[in-house]
Amino acid sequence: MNKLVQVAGCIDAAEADMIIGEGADWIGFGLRLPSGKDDISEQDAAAIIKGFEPPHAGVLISYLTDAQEVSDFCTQLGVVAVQLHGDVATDQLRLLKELRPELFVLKSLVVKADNAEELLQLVDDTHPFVDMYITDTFDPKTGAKGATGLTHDWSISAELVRRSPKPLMMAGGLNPENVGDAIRAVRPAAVDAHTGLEGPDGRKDRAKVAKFVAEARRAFDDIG
Ligand SMILES: O=C(O)c1ccccc1NCC(=O)[C@H](O)[C@H](O)COP(=O)(O)O
Repeated sequence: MNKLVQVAGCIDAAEADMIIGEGADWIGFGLRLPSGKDDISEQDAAAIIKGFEPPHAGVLISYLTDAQEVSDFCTQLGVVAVQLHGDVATDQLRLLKELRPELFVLKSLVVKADNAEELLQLVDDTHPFVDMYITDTFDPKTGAKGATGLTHDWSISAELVRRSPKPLMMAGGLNPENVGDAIRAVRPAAVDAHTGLEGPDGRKDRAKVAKFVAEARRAFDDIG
């Protein structure tokens, strides 16, 4: 799983078609979010996900922390990959792998001002049960752990890439203008963006998605 480009926060089928048409690989659907304000219904997300064919896939972005609940929700949606954004205990990650060995599990590493050591330890503890990590940026003003549109210290992401035995997807404030520099600096296996690809109406902007994908592909080619 390398040189993967993910776009998160899909709102509807037309947006999914546009994102795939512009060359992204995976699309993330944030569901049962802590805000209680999902952008799409579970039924509509499941219908879109059903239509994806490899190499394209729908990814459940979830703050659930119970392995059985995560597994049941993945079955309901028909996803092959889940991005766990909450504080999931290591024993629940282990249990999820036992319950669903075929499910591709991404675990978030939410970068704060002072938690690099904690994240490195999390990688050491959880990597046998995780298929890929995803960095993200904490917003101290709101307490949000995702979709903040904020970048973080890329030297921490780079350290996580070096330490992790599993591949890492880089996210947190990425956009068409900075994704190339981010890939060259951090050398991740994959990238993801959400708010940096939106237009003023809160929907994904075709030109931004196209440029994000093109810049990411160019930078992945550069780093080999
Ligand atoms: O975390 C959320 O609230 C969220 C909601 C809807 C879609 C995705 C969400 N977060 C996880 C992601 O994969 C985001 O793409 C990631 O946080 C990066 O977001 P951004 O900094 O806005 O590019």
